[in-house]
Amino acid sequence: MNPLPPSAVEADELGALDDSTAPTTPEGSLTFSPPLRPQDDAAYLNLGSRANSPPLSSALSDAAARASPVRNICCVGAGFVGGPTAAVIAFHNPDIRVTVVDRDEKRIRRWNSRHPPIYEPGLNDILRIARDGSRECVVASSPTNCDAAVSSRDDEAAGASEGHPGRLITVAARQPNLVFTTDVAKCVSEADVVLIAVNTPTKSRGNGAGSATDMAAFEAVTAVVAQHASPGTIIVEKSTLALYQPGVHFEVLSNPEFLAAGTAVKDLLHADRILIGSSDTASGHRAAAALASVYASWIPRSRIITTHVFSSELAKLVANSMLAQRISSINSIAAVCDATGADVDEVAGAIGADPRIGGKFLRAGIGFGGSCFKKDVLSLVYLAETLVLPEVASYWRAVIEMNEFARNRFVSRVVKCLNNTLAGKKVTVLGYAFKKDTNDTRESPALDIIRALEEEGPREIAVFDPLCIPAQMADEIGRFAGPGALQSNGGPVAVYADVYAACWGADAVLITTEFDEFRNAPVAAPNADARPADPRPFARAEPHETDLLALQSYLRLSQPSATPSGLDSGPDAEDPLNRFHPMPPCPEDCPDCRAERVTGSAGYGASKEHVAKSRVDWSKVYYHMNRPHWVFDGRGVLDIAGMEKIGFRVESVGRRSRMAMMV
Ligand SMILES: NC(=O)c1ccc[n+]([C@@H]2O[C@H](COP(=O)([O-])OP(=O)(O)OC[C@H]3O[C@@H](n4cnc5c(N)ncnc54)[C@H](O)[C@@H]3O)[C@@H](O)[C@H]2O)c1
Ligand SMILES: O=c1ccn([C@@H]2O[C@H](COP(=O)(O)OP(=O)(O)O[C@H]3O[C@H](CO)[C@@H](O)[C@H](O)[C@H]3O)[C@@H](O)[C@H]2O)c(=O)[nH]1
Repeated sequence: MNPLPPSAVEADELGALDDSTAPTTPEGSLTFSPPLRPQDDAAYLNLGSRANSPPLSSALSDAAARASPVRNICCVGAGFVGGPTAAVIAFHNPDIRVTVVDRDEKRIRRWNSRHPPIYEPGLNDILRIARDGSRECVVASSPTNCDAAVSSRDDEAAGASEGHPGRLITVAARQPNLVFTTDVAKCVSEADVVLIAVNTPTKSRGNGAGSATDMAAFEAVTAVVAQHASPGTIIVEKSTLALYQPGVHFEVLSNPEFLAAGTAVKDLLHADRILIGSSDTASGHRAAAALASVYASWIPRSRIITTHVFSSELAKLVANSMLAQRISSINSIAAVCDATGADVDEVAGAIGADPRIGGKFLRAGIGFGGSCFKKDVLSLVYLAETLVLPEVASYWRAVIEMNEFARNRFVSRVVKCLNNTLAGKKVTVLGYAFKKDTNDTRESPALDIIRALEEEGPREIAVFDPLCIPAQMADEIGRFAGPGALQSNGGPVAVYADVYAACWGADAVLITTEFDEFRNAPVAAPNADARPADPRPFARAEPHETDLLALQSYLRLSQPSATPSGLDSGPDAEDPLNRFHPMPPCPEDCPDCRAERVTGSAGYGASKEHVAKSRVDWSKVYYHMNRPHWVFDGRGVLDIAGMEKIGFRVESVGRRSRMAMMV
């Protein structure tokens, strides 16, 4: 069933041509008002009234008193942003019904199954509680009560009578309040707040192709919203910078998302800021206050920043552009390091010690991937061009150019080290996701590298990723590099589910994603400090959901059955508080169960998230590789000296090694 009207479906399908997510700049030919305009468009910006208006924060606190409570949220888009964001909002607001709606039936089926469509650490726990509801359970308020912390009502009575110093707290059962569905119109019509979190990829054709935002999916949603939303509904853009002003009166807020793949749940639960942009009107302030109250269930008010809508949207673009700029900056220095013998990690460490610079996002390598950085920098470039600021545009374009340079330089180095030819050779690519701890492959540097390697005519390009499902990788490589690239069709690319099989007989191994699994440093002895602490005694008389999550993580790692790294994944180990309702089994013909059985991998199914990260045994890889045992570390995860001790020849971007001066 597709609930969208025919026109919306058509528009969606255009958007579906490019499945990366969205840049965000205005597109001149579009009929709706673009989000950012030159300053002389005073009527649009409403600058006159803003100059004399009271500070937004005080206007918002007045508005907070008048805002009606939010009861029903609809999130359109069940992707990387929509799914986890809606789950966390529902988890922390049991009185709000949160419905996530998507046109993609497969995605919705997966969200309702044991196989969520995305892997994010910690997501499963939140999903299980919000989507399925939870059982009543009893927890000990203090570690002294009983170590297992979970008790029955009988224990509770016994505890009270024995006069334990702590007490046993009954945590009430919860009703489910998170729903996944494909019925867009119904979901929108029932909502007080509609979050729009659909993909808005870079335009691939027409005016602004290659840098402007393709708003097709976003427009399709706003058409449905305009048709079905009740008057007074608050529209919230989670999609990055894509303000739409419908003909009917809806309050439109900008609430950009800052979560990163692989840490989405942590970023949502402990957001360093929530940014809400609104119009500078009484109804805008009321809407912003209503949305702020939803976040205030778990985010301290001091971290909720309210701004004007344009500032909010521009801030999101600038945040990503400046992070990308840091990576390009350090990668430019890596090239200097390779030419001089300096070590980029030493340089990064030395400059990062200056608190004005800071040490984050200075890891040199093959450059950034992912659905956001490139498109958001390009959006900024396009915006600058639209605003006739060519110097600004070329300044930011250089960030993208440097990223491409980093990737090309890496491939050139591989080819050069292999005597300028890959003919007849096997090259293994370790890591296909765009970064570690995610199965997100959008704008993955690995894919660019595979395509560039293919040009060199190798005998085989073997690909392995610890989180992505092999069949899906093969499907994607077939789509982007052409079906002829795959070994099954006579091409060189073969996808493996086993890292040793992938490296067997290789002439070179390339590390293209920074998965810890690929590190060679010895696995550190279990460090008590690194383990989650026992959150008891709780700060509050009644533990908050956050306290229960912390207790659950702590208990998982301290149960006698758990291994030192908490690897036991049995049912009780997964649910030490005994809160989860059992999940119904999948139907016999579940395609995701079948894929897991065939590949033995756990790509879909966050239920496996506590499974150990097993490190590659590099000695084993060495034994089955061809001389001279080349390893090219595109992510700086290897200890070069340790690898050289085994006998490998290692090249690492910007890091000192034997061949450093040669390329
Ligand atoms: N991925 C990230 O880490 C991230 C972080 C911050 C912000 N963002 C922004 O959030 C937005 C969404 O990104 P994402 O990564 O979640 O994208 P995504 O591609 O993972 O998910 C988008 C979902 O929207 C659905 N969709 C598209 N058109 C629809 C329609 N008309 N009706 C119903 N559903 C529809 C798609 O089927 C898809 O499931 C983008 O604008 C992106 O720039 C992404
Ligand atoms: O020092 C570094 C740090 C990161 N990367 C690479 O940069 C890319 C992006 O990494 P990261 O920013 O961690 O992941 P994203 O999920 O793309 O998150 C970014 O993009 C999101 C979407 O807009 C934002 O919400 C986040 O705040 C922002 O960090 C990945 O390929 C990383 O391997 C490096 O090469 N070197």
